[in-house]
Amino acid sequence: MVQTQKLMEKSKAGIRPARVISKVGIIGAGQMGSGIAHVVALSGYNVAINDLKKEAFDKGLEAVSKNLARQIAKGSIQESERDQALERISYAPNLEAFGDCDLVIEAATEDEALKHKIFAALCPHLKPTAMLASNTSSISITRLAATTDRPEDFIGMHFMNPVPLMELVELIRGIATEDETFSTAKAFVESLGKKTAVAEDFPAFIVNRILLPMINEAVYTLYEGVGTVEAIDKAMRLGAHHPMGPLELADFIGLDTCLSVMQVLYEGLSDSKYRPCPLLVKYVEAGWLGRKTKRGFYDYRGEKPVPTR
Ligand SMILES: CC(=O)CC(=O)SCCNC(=O)CCNC(=O)[C@H](O)C(C)(C)COP(=O)(O)OP(=O)(O)OC[C@H]1O[C@@H](n2cnc3c(N)ncnc32)[C@H](O)[C@@H]1OP(=O)(O)O
Ligand SMILES: NC(=O)C1=CN([C@@H]2O[C@H](COP(=O)(O)OP(=O)(O)OC[C@H]3O[C@@H](n4cnc5c(N)ncnc54)[C@H](OP(=O)(O)O)[C@@H]3O)[C@@H](O)[C@H]2O)C=CC1
Repeated sequence: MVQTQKLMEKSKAGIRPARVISKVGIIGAGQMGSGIAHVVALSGYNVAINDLKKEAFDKGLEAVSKNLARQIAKGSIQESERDQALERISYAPNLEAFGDCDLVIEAATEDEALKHKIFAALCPHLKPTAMLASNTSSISITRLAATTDRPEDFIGMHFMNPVPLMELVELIRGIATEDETFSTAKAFVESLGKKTAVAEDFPAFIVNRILLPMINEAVYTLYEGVGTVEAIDKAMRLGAHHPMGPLELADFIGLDTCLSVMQVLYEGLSDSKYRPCPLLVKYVEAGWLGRKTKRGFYDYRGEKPVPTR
């Protein structure tokens, strides 16, 4: 806390040190954490990833390796770039390992209490100049920042799935986020070859304020018997030119994440139009979370995905 005190004095005196990002920490090695590690390592940064279990890190690294191979096959990167990127990714066995990080990006499960716990445990190990970011899909950046010892250095850095392919990163300032934090975050994201859109800190920001109610409506369409899983996805793929049908996309995102975002919208905006569809709740309660558990609206355990109802 003393170190942070010094930083606060510097900041008050208006001599906020400009920050250089060279070592990045990521918390959560799931589909987003590993996807973020992929693009950050490929862009030349050293990356340390922490997860609850080393197996999760190993699984994430395997996914990164597979997706780098896809990019080699497409000719978008060289083998040497793949090798260098993989060398830059290391496992952080605990949060102490983030002591030399210039930026730590939290990409753990979409659960506010969990994220608060993570930041409370993380901050004492960080250097005074370290920045914090959350990849949250929907949760208040202001509230997450307030649980840390550095709300001025905290920002929402919302990558899109799959991270190596999606160009956009939403940047969301909490009420306390300082200009220098925002400009450093924007420069960092652009150094990854991404484009930014700035959202105000309101529930689910821009992308998920629009996308998740559409996905929830697709689940209602299924729940009320308006169409089958296949008809709903086919209708939106061929009728609205979506690259994936909404139910296939929900399985891709993760039904737990979809439900969490709808709950944030419902509670945050107090409007019944955001109530999560009971069928979505049921799938999550069954542990059918989509691709990551091999079963959601589709069953992924066979050759081809098969609708589960
Ligand atoms: C929930 C939140 O908080 C916010 C969000 O992220 S919302 C979700 C936003 N994401 C979307 O809407 C995704 C919509 N879907 C898509 O864009 C596409 O279906 C997709 C890019 C995911 C897959 O594309 P596709 O053509 O259907 O499948 P596929 O052929 O497997 O992949 C297309 C190309 O991308 C590559 N690719 C796919 N996934 C990849 C990955 N994760 N990493 C690297 N390359 C990948 C493939 O190698 C393939 O390359 P070629 O065609 O050149 O060989
Ligand atoms: N899925 C998507 O399309 C998108 C998701 N996001 C956001 O990104 C974040 C991560 O989502 P996603 O990658 O899909 O989720 P996943 O479930 O794929 O990955 C979350 C990872 O975090 C791990 N984890 C849980 N608690 C801790 C902890 N205390 N310390 C370290 N790791 C922990 C989980 O481990 P375990 O499984 O063992 O609990 C899991 O490996 C969420 O906030 C989500 O809203 C943002 C954009 C898109």
